[in-house]
Amino acid sequence: MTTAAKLLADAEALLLDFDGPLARLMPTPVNARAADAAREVIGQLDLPPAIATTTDHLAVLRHVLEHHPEQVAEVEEACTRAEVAAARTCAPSVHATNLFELISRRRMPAAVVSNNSDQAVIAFLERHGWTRHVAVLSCRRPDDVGRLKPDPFLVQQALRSLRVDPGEALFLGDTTSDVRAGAAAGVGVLAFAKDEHLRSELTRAGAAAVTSLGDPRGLEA
Ligand SMILES: O=C(O)COP(=O)(O)O
Repeated sequence: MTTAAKLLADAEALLLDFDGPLARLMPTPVNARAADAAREVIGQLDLPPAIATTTDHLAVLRHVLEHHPEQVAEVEEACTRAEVAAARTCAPSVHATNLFELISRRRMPAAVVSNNSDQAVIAFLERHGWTRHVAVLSCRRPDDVGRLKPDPFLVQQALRSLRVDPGEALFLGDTTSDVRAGAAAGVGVLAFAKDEHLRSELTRAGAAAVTSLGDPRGLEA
């Protein structure tokens, strides 16, 4: 398999997933609180057990989009509030500084491609002084809830805005949903895995390479 270092060396543009590769946005218990905030809006609805107990606020949002579309705008707003609050305090990933140094040194066009709100991504980048490294944000806006990854929409929108071809770009993600969105848009994915189980899932999903999410040397592996 191609290594992370070679994929990065060959890439002419980078697409960066937010939660994971750049930020530790929703550690426990922040994730549970965000999911509670999303559920609070729809309190009276009868939720299936998986959605009533999930700690993934975006799973709640997807459920509402499918089953209670009349409430999706309110739930999206609650998700955005929780994400922005998290982005104001969360730690960066162990790779963020190295990635932005690489982007700056090689003057690479870069985009953040996230299912989280663009407002949360902006809050995070501004806090760390990284805004100048990111030419394009292709992140969730209220109207995009139905086109989140694994749909290729956000990846394709980033490519169009950066004016780069899929073959010139590398997408850095940490979920099978990122790998599927990249594949559907024709972009190779360098995946970050926090454990061995995820490493094999991401490999099976078709990642061009899988490296460590928690080890800063992962970019050189
Ligand atoms: O899709 C997710 O679960 C989280 O959002 P991300 O796109 O910033 O990683």
